Amino acid sequence: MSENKELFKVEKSETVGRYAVASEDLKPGDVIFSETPFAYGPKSDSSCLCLGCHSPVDCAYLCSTCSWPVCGPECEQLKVHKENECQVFSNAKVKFQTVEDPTDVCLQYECITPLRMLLEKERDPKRWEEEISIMEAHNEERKSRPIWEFNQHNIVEYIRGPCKMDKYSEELIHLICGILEINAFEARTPSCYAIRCLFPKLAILSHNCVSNIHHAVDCNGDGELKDCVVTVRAAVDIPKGGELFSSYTFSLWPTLVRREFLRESKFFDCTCPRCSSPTELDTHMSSLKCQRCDNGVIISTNTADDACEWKCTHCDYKTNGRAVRKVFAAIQNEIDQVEYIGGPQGIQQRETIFRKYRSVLHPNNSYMTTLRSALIQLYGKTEGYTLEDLPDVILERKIELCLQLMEVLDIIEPGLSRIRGITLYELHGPIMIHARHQYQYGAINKEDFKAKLQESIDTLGKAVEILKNEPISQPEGQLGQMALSAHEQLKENFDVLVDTA
Ligand SMILES: C[S@@+](CC[C@H](N)C(=O)[O-])C[C@H]1O[C@@H](n2cnc3c(N)ncnc32)[C@H](O)[C@@H]1O
Repeated sequence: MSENKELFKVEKSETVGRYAVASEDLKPGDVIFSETPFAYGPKSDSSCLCLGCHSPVDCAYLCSTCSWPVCGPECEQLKVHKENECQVFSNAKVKFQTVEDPTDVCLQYECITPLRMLLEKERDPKRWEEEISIMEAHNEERKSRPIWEFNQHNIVEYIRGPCKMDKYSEELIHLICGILEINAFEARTPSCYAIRCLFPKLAILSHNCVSNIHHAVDCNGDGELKDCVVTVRAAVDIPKGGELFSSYTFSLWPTLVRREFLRESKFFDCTCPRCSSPTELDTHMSSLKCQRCDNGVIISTNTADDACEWKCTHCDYKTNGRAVRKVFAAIQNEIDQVEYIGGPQGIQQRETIFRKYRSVLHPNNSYMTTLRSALIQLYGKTEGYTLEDLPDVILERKIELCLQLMEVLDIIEPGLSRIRGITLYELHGPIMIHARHQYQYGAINKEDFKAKLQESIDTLGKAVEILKNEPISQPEGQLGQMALSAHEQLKENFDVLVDTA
C-alpha cells in the first residue's frame, strides 16, 4: 500500500446521492484518508465561547479589534478569528451585545460558522466549487421547517444587514446553512468544548447505524485549518468495493429514536440492517420485557413503520410503536435528570433507575446499556469508590457491567471503536484487583491468579490497540498514552506482581 494514497472512490446512486467505497481491501486501522476542514466554528445553539480557541468564556475580555469575546490577547491573534469574523465585525462595527449568562445559548454565535464558510469560499473558490457546492443541503425540505425562519432571522438577515455583507445572496447563505446542518461533524477542542467542522470527504460517506470506519479529529485549538485534521480509518475488515459507512447518530439509541433523528435532521428513512432487524441484530436494544408472560420480549412487527404493532414473542400481548416511543421518552427523561450528577450520589441514582426498569426492559435495551456505560465510568473513579476502595462485590459489578456492554458493542460498534477501547480499559483494572483479592484470601491458587493477571493485561492490550489511534489533543488519546505505558509496565513486571501479591 503506497503512502498517502487515498483508499476510497466516490460513486453515486439514486437513493443516497454520492457515497464512498473502498478501492482496496482494507484492514482495521488502515488510514483511508485524512483531510482539513473547509471551515469550522461554533455549533448551532452554542453558548458563549472564545472565537479563537473555542473554549467557554465569561465574556470579560473582548477582542481589541472587533470587541467580541475571546480568552485574551493570544486568542484574538488566532487566524480562525482574525482573518474571518473579526475583520467583518470591525469593518461593519458590529458589537457583541452583553449577555446575562454566558453559559446560556447565545444566538449571536449562529452567524459565525456560516460567515467563515462565505469567507473561505472567497479564499478557496476551487475547493468550494469542487467539494462544497455539490453537497446535499435538503433546502427544499428545510424551507417548510421552523429552522428556515430561524436561520433567515439569525443568520441571513444578520449577515446581509448589520454585517453589511449583502453581496452574498439569501439563497447562498441558506445553502451554506443547509450544507452545515446536513454535513458537518462534531469535534472537540482541547478544552472539550463541542464545535462543528465541515470535512468534505468525510461528508460523502453514507450513514449506517453500524459504522465500519473510525474517525478522529485532532483539534489543537491553534486557529488554523491544518490544526483541525480528521483521520478516517477502517474499523473492521472492508473488502475492495465495500461501501464505507459513518454513523450520523448515537449508536446507543434504540431504533425508533435513531430513525426519528435521521428523518428530522438528515431527511431520510434509515433502512440499514440494524434498523431493519426487529431485534436490532439480536442485541435487543429496542426490546421490552413482556409484563404478561415470563419469557416473552416485545418487538416491532414492521421495522419500516415506526407506528406499527409491537408483539410479544411468546404470548398474544400487543402494543404499538407510539406507546413504546413514549415509554422510551419517559426513561430518557429520567436518565437526563441525573446526567450531571457524579460521585456516590450519581452511582446510587443511576443504580436506582437501573433497578426500576430491570423488569420492564430487556437487559440489553438501549437505556440499560446507556446506564451501564455511565456506571462503568463512575465505579472506580469516584471518591469512596476508587478501584482500590471497592469491595469484591462492587468490583464484580463493574466487571459484569463492562462485559455486558462489550457484548452489545461487539455488534453495534465493531472493531476499532472509541467506546470499545474505553470499555476495555475500564475492564482491565477490576479484573486485576479482584484477582489479587481472591489470591490473597486463598480463593484462587497461584496459577489461576497468573491466568487472571494475564487476562487483565491482554484486555489492556486490546484497549491500547484501539486508543493508540486517538489524537493526543483529546482525552481518549491521553487515556491511550496512559494505557500504553501501563501495559508496558504490567508486561515487564508480571513476575514481581505475582510474587508481591
Ligand atoms: C452527509 S450527506 C452524505 C453525502 C450525500 N449522499 C451527497 O451526495 O452529498 C447526507 C445525506 O446523504 C443521504 N444519505 C446518507 N446516508 C443515507 C442512507 N443510509 N439512506 C438514505 N440516504 C442517505 C441523505 O440525503 C442525507 O441527508
